[in-house]
Amino acid sequence: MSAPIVYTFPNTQELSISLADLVVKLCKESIEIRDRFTVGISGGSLPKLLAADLKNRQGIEWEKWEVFFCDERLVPLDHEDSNYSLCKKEFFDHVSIPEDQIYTINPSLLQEEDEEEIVDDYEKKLISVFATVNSVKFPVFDLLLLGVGPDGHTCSLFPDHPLLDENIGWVAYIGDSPKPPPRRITFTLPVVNHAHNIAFVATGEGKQDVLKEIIENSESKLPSALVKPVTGKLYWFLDDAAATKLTLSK
Ligand SMILES: O=C1O[C@H](COP(=O)(O)O)[C@@H](O)[C@H](O)[C@H]1O
Repeated sequence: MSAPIVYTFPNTQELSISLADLVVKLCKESIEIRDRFTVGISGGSLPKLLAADLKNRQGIEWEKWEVFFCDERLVPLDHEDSNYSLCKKEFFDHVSIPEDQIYTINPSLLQEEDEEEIVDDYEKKLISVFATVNSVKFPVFDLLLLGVGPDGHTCSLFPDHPLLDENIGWVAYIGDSPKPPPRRITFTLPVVNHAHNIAFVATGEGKQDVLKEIIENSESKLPSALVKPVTGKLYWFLDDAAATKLTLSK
């Protein structure tokens, strides 16, 4: 893995502008090479920071985007805890990505309470997009946009959880998420680590300590520290409040 590229910004506005610059650049490059842009988006604070500037950019070929969710909570798509619902409000409602290229969990399966079916269904959606161009061991996203919880979790991969050892499946169910709601699905670590580009976005002083551990302790076993792209690039977008304790920022 090449060394992570860490960017820090005095405020979230400047962070969002620079993040949009990166997304636009990767989007153009991916479309030139593969005629599409495959993106995985997280929930939490990320959608707002992502969309703040990006949604106003001109000339983006939104019709070439294929969007998945790095993790999703098993709640209806219009529920306030749904990552899709949040992304729709902050981002999708303001741009013109075709609806059928935004891949959500299948809400009709929520009633069955059959988590394996929900996982299978989401994996099939990934296969439908990735199996045609990649060797299908793992999907290779052009860009994954990840958040970091104050406990070091990313996607719905939590510290010390057995799901961190999953090395075959693409999508996994977690029924005991320590952060509510407890029932979720998540990309597995190998899916994350096979991406061409991964951008972590973290802001606010509540993340200072965990970021120091993740970025500066190479032995850390926190989920976000286990994100080490096999051949891709890893970016960190931090505001000064989150980056204060990093040696890098001094
Ligand atoms: O539960 C979740 O939390 C993480 C981190 O959220 P943040 O609000 O601290 O940025 C998020 O990346 C993930 O998608 C979400 O389901």
